[in-house]
Amino acid sequence: MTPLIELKNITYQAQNRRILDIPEFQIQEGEFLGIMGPNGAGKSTLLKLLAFLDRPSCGDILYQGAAVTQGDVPLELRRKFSIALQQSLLLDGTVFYNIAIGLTLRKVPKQVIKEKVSHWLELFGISHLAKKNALYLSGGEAQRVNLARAMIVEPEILFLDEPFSALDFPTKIKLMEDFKQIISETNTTAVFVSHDLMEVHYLTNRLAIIVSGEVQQSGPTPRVLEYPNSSTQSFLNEWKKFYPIAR
Ligand SMILES: Nc1ncnc2c1ncn2[C@@H]1O[C@H](COP(=O)(O)OP(=O)(O)OP(=O)(O)O)[C@@H](O)[C@H]1O
Repeated sequence: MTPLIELKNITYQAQNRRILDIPEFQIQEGEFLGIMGPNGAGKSTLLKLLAFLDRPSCGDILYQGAAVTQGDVPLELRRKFSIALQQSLLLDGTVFYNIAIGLTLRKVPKQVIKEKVSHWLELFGISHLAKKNALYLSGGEAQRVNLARAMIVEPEILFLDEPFSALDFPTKIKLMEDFKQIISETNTTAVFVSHDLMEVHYLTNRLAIIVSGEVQQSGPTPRVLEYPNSSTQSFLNEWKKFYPIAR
């Protein structure tokens, strides 16, 4: 099957330093891909390249088998993707307004927007917040709005960079449960950068471990966690001291 996104012989350099060196990497339709690695390993940079938010120094990025390397990335391509970050970056306006924004920009008719926003408010359990100003939400509520805003445009790929990391444990667990169900029911392809093995173990079905700008191991999440290789074991074994599910 042709991958949705494929990287070929990618390097990314900044300030005369090689930050990423990735001969080959793919995102397949329907997968929930986790990306883990130590601080500064290059995870967020990789996510930005995969989402066409930044361009590599060398190499090709293919979308559905066709290279997208030259010039500006077309708006139609950008609009196939959504991204949710650790900070929800909500705008000064109601929750309804914030969730609707992607559809408003796409000039979707008002009645359709109303119906879709109601649907996503309900799925994320935040219908009661619709009229509240988004700047006055709790961290958990704000992240629900952030994810609903990302999902309402039905992205071909949802990119997530640490969306749960600032939440307290019970808030995180409840949101991850709801989120996992939504992703599964909508069959959304997702790429998830996280520092937290528990989150990655719970949510993802494939895992890539990146160390010093190189993908050192990738494969089905349980397998990578159970059988780290010589390049990933020091990183994963530290985690496994505190998270015994992944022995
Ligand atoms: N545009 C840039 N200019 C200079 N250095 C950069 C640039 N982009 C990334 N870097 C550096 O590249 C390295 C990888 O950064 P990146 O944010 O991708 O790592 P990360 O794995 O996401 O880190 P963390 O887990 O700490 O968030 C870091 O040392 C960062 O300082």
